[in-house]
Amino acid sequence: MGSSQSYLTDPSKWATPVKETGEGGDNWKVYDYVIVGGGTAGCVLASRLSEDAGTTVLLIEAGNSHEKEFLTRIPLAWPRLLKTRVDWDYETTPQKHANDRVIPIPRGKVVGGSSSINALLWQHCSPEDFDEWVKLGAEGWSYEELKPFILKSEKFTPSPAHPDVQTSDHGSEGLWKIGYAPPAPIHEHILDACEEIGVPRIADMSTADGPRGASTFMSFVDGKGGRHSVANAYLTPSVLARPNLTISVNTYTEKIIFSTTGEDSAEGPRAIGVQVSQSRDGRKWRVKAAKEVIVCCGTIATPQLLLLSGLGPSSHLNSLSPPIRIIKDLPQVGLNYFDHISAGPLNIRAKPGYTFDYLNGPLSGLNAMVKWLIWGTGPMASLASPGAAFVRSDDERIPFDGRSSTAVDIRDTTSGPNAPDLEIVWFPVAVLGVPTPKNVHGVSIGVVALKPESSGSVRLKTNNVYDKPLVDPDFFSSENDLNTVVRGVRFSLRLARTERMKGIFDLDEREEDTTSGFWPGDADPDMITDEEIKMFVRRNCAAAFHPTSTCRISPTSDTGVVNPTLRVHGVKGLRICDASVFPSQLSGHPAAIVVGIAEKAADMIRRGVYS
Ligand SMILES: Cc1cc2nc3c(=O)[nH]c(=O)nc-3n(C[C@H](O)[C@H](O)[C@H](O)COP(=O)(O)OP(=O)(O)OC[C@H]3O[C@@H](n4cnc5c(N)ncnc54)[C@H](O)[C@@H]3O)c2cc1C
Repeated sequence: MGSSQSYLTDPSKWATPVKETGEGGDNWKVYDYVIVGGGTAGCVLASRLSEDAGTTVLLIEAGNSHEKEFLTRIPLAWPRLLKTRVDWDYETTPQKHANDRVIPIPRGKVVGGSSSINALLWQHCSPEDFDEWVKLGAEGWSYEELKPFILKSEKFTPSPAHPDVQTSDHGSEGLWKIGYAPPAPIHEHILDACEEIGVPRIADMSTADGPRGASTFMSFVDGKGGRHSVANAYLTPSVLARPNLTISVNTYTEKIIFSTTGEDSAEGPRAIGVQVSQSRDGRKWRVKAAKEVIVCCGTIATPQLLLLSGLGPSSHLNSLSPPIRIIKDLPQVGLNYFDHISAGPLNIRAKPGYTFDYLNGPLSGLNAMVKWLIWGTGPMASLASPGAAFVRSDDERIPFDGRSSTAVDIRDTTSGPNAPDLEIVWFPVAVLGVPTPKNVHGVSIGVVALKPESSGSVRLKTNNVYDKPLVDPDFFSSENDLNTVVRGVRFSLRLARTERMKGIFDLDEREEDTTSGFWPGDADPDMITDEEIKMFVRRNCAAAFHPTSTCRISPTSDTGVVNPTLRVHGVKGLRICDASVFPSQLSGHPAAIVVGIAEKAADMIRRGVYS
């Protein structure tokens, strides 16, 4: 643990107040690099750039220090962090293709960002995803080129329970502790059931062979059974003690400041600093960046900050009241919002003894908590989703269809022939809403479309950073995405009826109530129709919390926002580094990749790579 003194809350210690009369005076406090957003990518950059004692770095985070947020430490407790003060708690606009529902989008608002509140699932995704990035113009971002930086971040601890994992596929000298957490008893049975219906077990989903198959997730749980967020990993006490690193918390960056008033100047705009505040009407402060401003606010808040600063489509900036002064017309800012779409919790009844539902009982929950506090073991140190199957919806060896399905052709949206477009992920609890019913046991299966065609946007609602932006993923605007999910749901129903799960799952063959929390989990995959599955999906679909690409890497400003060195097109002194720069969506969980990108960015910046 570092010292809370390392996280400054009082801007007078690190910034310059804006004068009542205007724009802040000339003597702003100056740092070589001003990093905005102390999240997953921001923590890596702050740590790596400040390794050079001659370089000064300021990291500005809107949320609190992770050290003050105890619940973030408990791996199994992450769902309890949602809608609390460590969550930005965004939501979508009403989704036309999902019964006009408004769907929650959590994002971490705390040092470590979303890595401090996420589900702790760790993987490299599919190597072909990165080859797709190169095809889209992201030169230098192939798997071969990014992998050394992912490995650089890893401090992998092998597990005797997973003897087939090759240590040569992982890094051992990095800062981020990666390993295995103990799974719920039902997990191994489900892996066997996957094999029974044509999905082979694989030892490790993070190798050059890609993730296709069924496997156990690796995770970032430390030796004490606690979350090892990127903040824990990269902002160690010795890093926090560096005199050249300043970290401020509970401070919103309101806008980026430029040296020029508009794009008409010959030089073009240059980012020279940022303006911050701690409340909507509170005092404003400024800091100067001698070298660069690096924005790491994530897929939603990064385009929000760019738009607030006058970087974005001129039509949108002009439509606000009052209009925002245009610094640079960048038509792609906030577009290409891609998130993985989940069918919503598909609950399957189970017999007692296999799942974690028993923790809902007050005494068992307390016992588990005490065990975790004393020894760092027990269910609280487990993942809420111990494993998944990554599959292709066109894999003929897998029984996706049933007698009742309408055989629709699904377009191949994958990044390559060995990459998946569906994730079937299991949670060893029935997800039935609050309050959780007593004495109910089950598994909740998430069916996730990994390469959706549906994409949307982030737009400003007002020109104030304290107002959440409008986020419209436009889920299921492509019917292809819905058809892909239908296949995954039917696969899950077949999984429930495998020989392996007999006596473990407890299906109610007579269940016909389509409003029951266990519908369509009990349904027969050969009887339920595509339309019935679609009805379920529209009613229950959820974001899988992996939005990307709103400031994507692309060779020109007509197709993206940053160039392959992560510099904003046509603007000097400004880089972006977070999930918003992904050229396209990944077919897997993105946190490890965000860290790899930040490691590579730090390397480029330290080597002075500009074009
Ligand atoms: C609930 C949840 C579960 C997830 N589960 C997994 C998982 O199991 N595995 C996986 O790989 N991925 C998972 N993800 C996704 C993954 O965590 C994110 O994609 C990744 O962490 C994003 O990193 P980032 O650096 O882009 O943004 P973030 O880590 O979100 O960082 C952005 C930071 O910027 C700060 N910020 C924003 N606006 C401002 C401002 N104006 N001024 C100052 N600071 C600001 C934020 O507070 C935040 O700290 C999950 C995400 C969530 C939310």
